[in-house]
Order: sequence, then structure tokens, then C-alpha cells
Amino acid sequence: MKTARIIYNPTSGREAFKESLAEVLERLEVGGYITSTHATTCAGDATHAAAKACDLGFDLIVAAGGDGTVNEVVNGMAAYDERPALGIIPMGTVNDFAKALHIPPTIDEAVEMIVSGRSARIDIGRMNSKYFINIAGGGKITEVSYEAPSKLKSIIGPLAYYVKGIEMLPKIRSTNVKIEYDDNVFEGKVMLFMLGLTNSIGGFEKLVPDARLNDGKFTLIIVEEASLAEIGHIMTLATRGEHLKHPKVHFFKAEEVDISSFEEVHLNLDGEFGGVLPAHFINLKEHLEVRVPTSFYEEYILTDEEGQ
Ligand SMILES: Nc1ncnc2c1ncn2[C@@H]1O[C@H](COP(=O)(O)OP(=O)(O)OP(=O)(O)O)[C@@H](O)[C@H]1O
Repeated sequence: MKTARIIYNPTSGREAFKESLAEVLERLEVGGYITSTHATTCAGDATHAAAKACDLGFDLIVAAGGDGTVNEVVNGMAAYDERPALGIIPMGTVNDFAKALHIPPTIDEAVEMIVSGRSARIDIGRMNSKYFINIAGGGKITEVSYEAPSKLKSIIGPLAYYVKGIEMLPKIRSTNVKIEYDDNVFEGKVMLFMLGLTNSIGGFEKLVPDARLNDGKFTLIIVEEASLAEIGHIMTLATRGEHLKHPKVHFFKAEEVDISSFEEVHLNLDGEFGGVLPAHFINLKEHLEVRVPTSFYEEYILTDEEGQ
């Protein structure tokens, strides 16, 4: 028998998970798992709960919550040599990570996928000692996502980032940074830099148009110093996934990135404050085993034969 630990955030998004808990447990039991449950009690608790599940040798951790919960669970698991598989039941307001993996939005379908889908090994990022699953970024503009109040986020969802972003535009200024990526260097004034792992970020589904989930590389996007009008134009292009064509936008693939600055530059990891520069980023290739729909696996997970 396999063992599964459900870690759920009773406060995330729609707050409806508890009502479905009995059915979720039953489906997992029928699927061959011995189950147990942990409801998180505060911020950071999911990290401790996931680490404990690793210590106890669980085969599967099911994270039921939004991106914040999944990020915390991965932070609890990632340092272990023996890691359980991860299943995700999206319960947040945005669920960028679940969307990137085409995880179904309803509880029933998500648990069904966990039981009968496939396991994919996908990349995660480490920044200094913290892990991230979707994106790391810095520069004034990236302070937007954690400044978007959660009330606003739950009412208008992804648009909250955009609305807040436009409001903040006049306050945005550039910062001087040095970005070393693999064997190259970029030095200069930037509005923002981003290291993406998936293509679904901040509610934009085409921000990192060609992110591969298991190639061991970050997509590094740098937006050089630009005028307000240019930033507005880049944001509009971003909604269509065409921002990479803009001359102030640079795009690279890299396994390791070092970023430093003489100024105080805030970092954002998966939508939350993640500390300040300097930062060392490393892509941990295929570090996370996650349950995904079979159709997604067949279409998006590269195998060795495909020339990885
Ligand atoms: N019992 C709790 N009370 C208050 N906060 C909690 C509790 N458990 C977890 N949290 C915190 O809530 C944060 C947000 O949760 P989560 O990401 O699951 O939902 P969300 O914000 O609705 O979703 P999304 O990130 O997709 O918008 C988590 O990062 C976690 O730190």
C-alpha cells in the first residue's frame, strides 16, 4: 500500500476544500493509498508539514491550496534526497502553477488525475536557500504581485496584478544590476528581470512563451530601462505573448544565474517577497515529481529520446 498525506490550506481562495475532504480521502483510498490529513494553521506551516511527511516516508503529498501553499510544500520537500510525489488540488485564486501543468480546476477532477494521471519530473529553481516553482523576479515592477491586496485578488483574480501594475507605473524606476548567466554577462539599468520555469505567471499565460518544464534551464527575461510609454506598450504586448519582440526586452536560456546590485533590489519568488539581492539562482533539473494529466504528459514532457 502507498501512503498519501493531504496538506490543505483552509483559508485559500474559495475556502471550500473541507466540505469535499471525505470524498477526496475516499477516492485516494480506492486508488490504493492509505491517507491522512493536515490542515495548515498559519503561514509557513505547509513547509513544516511537508518536511514531516518526508521524514515519515510518505509516497505522495497532496497540496490543496493556491500557489502559496504549493510553494511552501515544495520548500518543505526539496532538500530531501528521498522525496514523495506531489499532487495538486488547485484551491487558490490564481493557481498559476496548476494552470501551467493543465491540472483540472475542480476538486473531483484534480483528485481523479492524481490517482489515474502520470508522474512527470519537472524542474524547480533554488534562489540562495529558497526554492521556487514558477518565477523569480526583481525590479520595482515585480513588487506589484505581493502588493495586490488579497481582497482585490479574490474578486478579480489575475486582473488584480494588471490593475495594480498600471497604478504603479508612474512610480517605477530602473535599477542598475549585473546579471551573470551561464558564461555571459549583462550589466546595466533594468526595469525588471525574471527567471521563469513555467509559462503561466501572474495570470499571464504567455509571459514565458516557450518555457520547457524539464530542460534544466530558466527562461531569463530582462527589460531594460524604458519610458512609461514603452513599459505600457510592453505590458500590452505581454498579454498577447509578443513582448519578446520589443527591442528593450531580452530573452535568454540559462542553468545558473547570479544577480547583484549596489542598490537595494527586492526579489519576488512565486508572487511573494523573497529577500533582496545578491542572489544565486540554480535550476534543479527534474527535481520535482508531480502528478499531471496523461494528455499533458504526452504533449509537454520531453523524453530522453526527444533529444534533451
Ligand atoms: N491557517 C492559515 N491561516 C492564514 N494563512 C494561512 C493559513 N494556512 C496557510 N496560510 C497562508 O496563506 C497563503 C496563501 O495561500 P494560498 O496560496 O493557498 O491561497 P491563495 O492566496 O488564495 O491562492 P493564490 O496564491 O493562487 O492566489 C499561504 O502562502 C500561506 O502562507
